[in-house]
Amino acid sequence: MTDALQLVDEWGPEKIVVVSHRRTGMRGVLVIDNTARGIGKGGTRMAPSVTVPEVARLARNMTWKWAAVDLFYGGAKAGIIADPSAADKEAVLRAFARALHNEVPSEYVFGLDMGLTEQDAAIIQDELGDRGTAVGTPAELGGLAYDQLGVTGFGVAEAAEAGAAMLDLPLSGARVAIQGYGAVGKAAAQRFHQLGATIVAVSTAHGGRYDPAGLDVATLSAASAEYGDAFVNRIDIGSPLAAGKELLADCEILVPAAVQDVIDEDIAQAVQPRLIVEGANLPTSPNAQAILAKRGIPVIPDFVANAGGVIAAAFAMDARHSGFRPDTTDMFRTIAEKLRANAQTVLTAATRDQLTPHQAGRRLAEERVHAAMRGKGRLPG
Ligand SMILES: NC(=O)C1=CN([C@@H]2O[C@H](COP(=O)(O)OP(=O)(O)OC[C@H]3O[C@@H](n4cnc5c(N)ncnc54)[C@H](OP(=O)(O)O)[C@@H]3O)[C@@H](O)[C@H]2O)C=CC1
Ligand SMILES: O=C(O)CCC(=O)C(=O)O
Repeated sequence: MTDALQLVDEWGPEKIVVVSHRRTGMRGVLVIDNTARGIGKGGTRMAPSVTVPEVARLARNMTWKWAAVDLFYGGAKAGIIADPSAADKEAVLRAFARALHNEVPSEYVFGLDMGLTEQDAAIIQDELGDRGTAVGTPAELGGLAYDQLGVTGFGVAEAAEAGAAMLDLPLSGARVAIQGYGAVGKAAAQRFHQLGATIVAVSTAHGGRYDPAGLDVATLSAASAEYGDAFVNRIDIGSPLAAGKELLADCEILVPAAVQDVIDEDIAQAVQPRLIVEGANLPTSPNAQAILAKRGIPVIPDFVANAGGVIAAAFAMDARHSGFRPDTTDMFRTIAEKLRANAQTVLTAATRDQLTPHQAGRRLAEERVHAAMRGKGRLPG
């Protein structure tokens, strides 16, 4: 078992709060990584496998994400050990929110990650109050329903198009394989399709579907709405794909959009795309990143490609304070502009300075966080 103190390095975490509640069985953790650029902001994950080190890694990734996209919040993430499909989800969520009432909203604001939906954000807000305690709430509450709007997947496809252009790879006709068909994967598939790409493989934890000639995105999305993530075993388009095989599908663009640590050294040696775009957080290990760089396969890092969620969260935070409905047109335009520019900046710096794209993006983010730490007197001037 990891000693929480061993997680602390020069950047953070600044605070780790472990909470539990006997009657509901709730167990969870909030990790506030680095607040030099602003209060802790990041989504809340619910899964039976959540661990403190996992949430700490995700919180650190949020520090880089906010800095890379140049918005003034700090890295944080929360995690609850629970099955999101269990009947007592609401009671567990309410207990988790209550247990963090000291930290929310002055140090942390709840948001969406795997296992949480807009309805859950509404429940948290009901438990803790309306004044900026959670983002990702439904539109009827004046919120910005960013998973339903598909902001993160939209941004992933926008970043992909900008990165692909640098490889002289037009998105029109490019074959795309996507792991994960939740909020991020589904919206990415829809945006890639709008941009002219062909979706050849999709998957959930239940398995996948593959068709070299292209899967019909409208059929996939309708089936996922009807059957949930087991839809991959209920539709008869394409052929079935064993779990994990979607990463090895013949394609030009590979999008891991599910869980962390799926692209290890073996997968990095075996995959054949021309570009990888990280929709998930932390899908590629550092050794795998190095192998891919050596093989000439650029990777648009998670903290660059999937920053649509944080841009939406920033719009939602503004709206909570002003009382106005968030401007979704402006939000989508901002996501496209920022993520396209950032993808190209990071890939250009990586090529120029012979770094992996993660190293190049980290350098940019670290410089900004360091400057803020110096500005606040946390580091010698
Ligand atoms: N939501 C957001 O705004 C943001 C999310 N992210 C990241 O994107 C990723 C996905 O999040 P999100 O879409 O919100 O989560 P969801 O819970 O909406 O969906 C997760 C999807 O991944 C699938 N999945 C889980 N494990 C595997 C696996 N081993 N192989 C294939 N598919 C799998 C799930 O299938 P099943 O249901 O069958 O388990 C489901 O389809 C996470 O890494 C998250 O941190 C990043 C930025 C913002
Ligand atoms: O900050 C949020 O509320 C959503 C974004 C997020 O959690 C992420 O980018 O991983």
